Amino acid sequence: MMVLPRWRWPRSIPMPISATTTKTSRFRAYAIAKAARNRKSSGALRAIALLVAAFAFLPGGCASTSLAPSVTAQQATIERNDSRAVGSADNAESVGLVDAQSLAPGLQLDIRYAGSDNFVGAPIDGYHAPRCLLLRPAAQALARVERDLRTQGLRLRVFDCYRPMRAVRHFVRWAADLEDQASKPIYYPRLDKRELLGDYIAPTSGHSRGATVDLTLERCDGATCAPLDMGTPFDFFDSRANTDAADVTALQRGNRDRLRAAMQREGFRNYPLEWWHYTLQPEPSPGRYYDVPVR
Ligand SMILES: C[C@@H](N)C(=O)N[C@H](C)C(=O)O
Ligand SMILES: [Zn+2]
Repeated sequence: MMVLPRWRWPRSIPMPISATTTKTSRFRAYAIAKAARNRKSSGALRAIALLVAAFAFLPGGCASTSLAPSVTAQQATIERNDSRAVGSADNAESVGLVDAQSLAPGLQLDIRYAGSDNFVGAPIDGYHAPRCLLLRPAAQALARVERDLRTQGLRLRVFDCYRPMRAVRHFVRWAADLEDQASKPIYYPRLDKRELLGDYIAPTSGHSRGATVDLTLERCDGATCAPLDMGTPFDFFDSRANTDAADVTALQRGNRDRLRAAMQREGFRNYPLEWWHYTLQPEPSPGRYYDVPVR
């Protein structure tokens, strides 16, 4: 039976002020709580911030039920976004996407959605080759990160780059199929599948704008490379994957910080719920979603 998962407000659509939703409110609350923790704020301010954060992290978030539009609205969102995609182009280069590995030959590619080693358990629509395509400014910035890390004996292992919109639709279909729980033990053991869409899998993903990348660090000794321990694998949908999660070891924290520092130096910003997800700021093409296949 296909059941649509709980609807969440898409990041691409401005949200009415009164409409606090799981995604945005959690994100803001997270930032507020973190800022309060880092700053030497007064006890009262800190208590308020932590209360806001705790409320936002309650299952179901704040006002999502009163907002919850129908399935048709979710479909409309997807279609509206489709109309912003770059028309009939089916050639990535013609829309300005470049092969990041051609600028940074040292990038290690482990493009999970081009094969079956991912949470869906099958190759994802739109991925016909294991390539890392990005808009040129993002690819250039990633190449600078890679050069910088190489001097420290480290390499970047890339899991995903530009993601065609048809791939995102494949994820949404997978998320709606609640009978398929095959990957739960490995990818979301502590979450209900209905919780994934929104926080951990975006129904309208920044990856489709061509300046977002999922990646990790690895240390190489000659030709042998081993990924650094980040506390969770890639695409482990769980609060332990939140970049500043408290329940990781000092070593894992250090590795996450090292990746974040290297990426930030070249203008990439981390998504706090996933230690592996980075977007170049400012985005080269912030309002544009692409749907050309990766070939
Ligand atoms: C699915 C995961 N790799 C990811 O990229 N998640 C973010 C939220 C996204 O889908 O944009
Ligand atoms: Zn990502």
